[in-house]
Amino acid sequence: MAFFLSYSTPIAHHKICTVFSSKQGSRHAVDQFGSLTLKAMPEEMALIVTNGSSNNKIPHVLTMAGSDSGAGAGIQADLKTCAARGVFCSTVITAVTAQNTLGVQDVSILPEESVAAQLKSVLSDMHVDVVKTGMLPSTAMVKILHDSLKQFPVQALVVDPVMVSTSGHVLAGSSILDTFRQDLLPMADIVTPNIKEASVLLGGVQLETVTDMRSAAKSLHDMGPRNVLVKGGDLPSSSDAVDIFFDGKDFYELRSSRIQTRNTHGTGCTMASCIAAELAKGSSMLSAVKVAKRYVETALEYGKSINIGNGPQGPLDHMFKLKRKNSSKLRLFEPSDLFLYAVTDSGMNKKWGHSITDAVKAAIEGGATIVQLREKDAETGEFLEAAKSCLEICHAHNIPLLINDRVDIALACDADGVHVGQSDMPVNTVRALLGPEKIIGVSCKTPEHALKAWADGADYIGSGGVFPTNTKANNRTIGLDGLKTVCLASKLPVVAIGGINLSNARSVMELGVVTLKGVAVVSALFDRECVAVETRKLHDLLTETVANVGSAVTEEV
Ligand SMILES: Nc1ncnc2c1ncn2[C@@H]1O[C@H](COP(=O)(O)OP(=O)(O)OP(=O)(O)O)[C@@H](O)[C@H]1O
Ligand SMILES: Cc1ncc(CO)c(N)n1
Ligand SMILES: [Mg+2]
Repeated sequence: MAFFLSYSTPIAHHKICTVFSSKQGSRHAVDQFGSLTLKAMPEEMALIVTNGSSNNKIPHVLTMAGSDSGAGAGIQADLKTCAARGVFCSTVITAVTAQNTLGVQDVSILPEESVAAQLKSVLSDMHVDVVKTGMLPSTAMVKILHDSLKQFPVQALVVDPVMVSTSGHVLAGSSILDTFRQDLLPMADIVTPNIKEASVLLGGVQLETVTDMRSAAKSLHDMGPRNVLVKGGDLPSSSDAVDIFFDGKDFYELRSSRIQTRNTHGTGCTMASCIAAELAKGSSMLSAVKVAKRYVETALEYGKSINIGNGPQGPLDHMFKLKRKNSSKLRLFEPSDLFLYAVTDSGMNKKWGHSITDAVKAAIEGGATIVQLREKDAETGEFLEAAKSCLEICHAHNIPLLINDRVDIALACDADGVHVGQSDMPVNTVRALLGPEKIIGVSCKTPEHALKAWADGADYIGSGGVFPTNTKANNRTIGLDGLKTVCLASKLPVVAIGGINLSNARSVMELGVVTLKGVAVVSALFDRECVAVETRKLHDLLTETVANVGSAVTEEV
């Protein structure tokens, strides 16, 4: 959230033309005389006139950086990081580099007019919260940045002083060093050099220990940035990844264990854009830095064994949230999965001395085609452990495992989906949490329920109770007629549920409506001593009935 005000009263020795204030009270003013320094404002001067936020506003980071063809660093890292952090990212490209896992093969610097035009296009039209800079290969580009920010002030400027690639290639020549020191650093709300960059900026001092990093942070702070983060990814002989954050008053040592991987190309750009993204969302500087460190660490961990390219340094993988743990094993939904739908019940398993995993194993052995864990009384921790074990069993047999109600458990164990009732979490919310590929089923008693489930993005509906049942208290029975009405109205495949057993399953499947794909059962399978035998009997009966009814239940919806 940002607040803006145009102002023209002399404050201290400067005539202020633009004032800016963020939610955290970070305030800057740009003086009218073109000094490159952004001055801190007294709190009381940060008058709030316009609230720059609106309901539909998305936090916005503008990155001004070089393109990395290998896509671990540069503009590509910034775009992916912001996307992963839920922040909009616009781009001003300063150079196009040819890079891969072997190193940098070519650098083409873009004409300054093009860079100025890009900045103007974005800043004059879009509301940018935070600007983040990476590769700035010419002094003119620093001047362009300064002038643009003077005209279009933003909440914060994050400067990643990119100078040398890890492979040793110079991305910003030594001629620019003075401009970085004198002009760029004083504009920055935070500057994020790695060890080599900190050393070069300080005229070549050796940085070998955490103590050296602290003094470097202090000396860099003296050059004008409001905060300094000296990154220790490349600190020799450190088993931890240690960064030093200095806000001008206190030092913070941010430590995480070093992840053993070759895929570290882009950690620096990613760190800086994640800081920018968190600032744009409204974080304080220290929290933004901490979140960014955790994000980089997690991305390194998830992407540590990815194999891209043949060179020594592979790219960081930013989108770990999109990664499926077992993408090759992802179980997409088929309507035929509903054929014999086994729903567990902890009370029944207890009564017969079955563990939940044994019960699930037995149901699968007997021919269950999908399993739902319905553990109304289980403690969360216990439920999660059971769900993990059942998922292993189900996946070993290529059978989907759904969780009743508990979206949190489904997310935690990466189950194939969730089944919800009419008074549980709404289907569209469940879909937003689980993503497009998970299976969502919803209990429906009426055609209206069925149509809503379809409109909300469910994959199937369960309809019942068809017959009276003890498993669910106060549950209205809809009968075979009610089931038929729902099936005829439904655009989604239907599984019948409620009091279905060996003696009445035939009458259900004989309804012969194309949308009716199978039966869901609890007691008929689990309130029995030998779950596998009972499941097999029901499976055979269903197979026989369906063969007699004809193609009706095998036709796709
Ligand atoms: N192997 C690792 N394990 C855990 N954290 C790491 C590792 N390597 C780097 N980091 C962390 O990543 C962040 C970026 O730091 P680093 O020193 O790698 O930046 P950089 O050299 O600018 O990156 P780049 O490779 O993009 O140039 C820091 O928080 C650092 O501690
Ligand atoms: C384009 C670009 N920016 C930054 C870095 C630093 O990682 C890089 N290697 N390439
Ligand atoms: Mg590095």
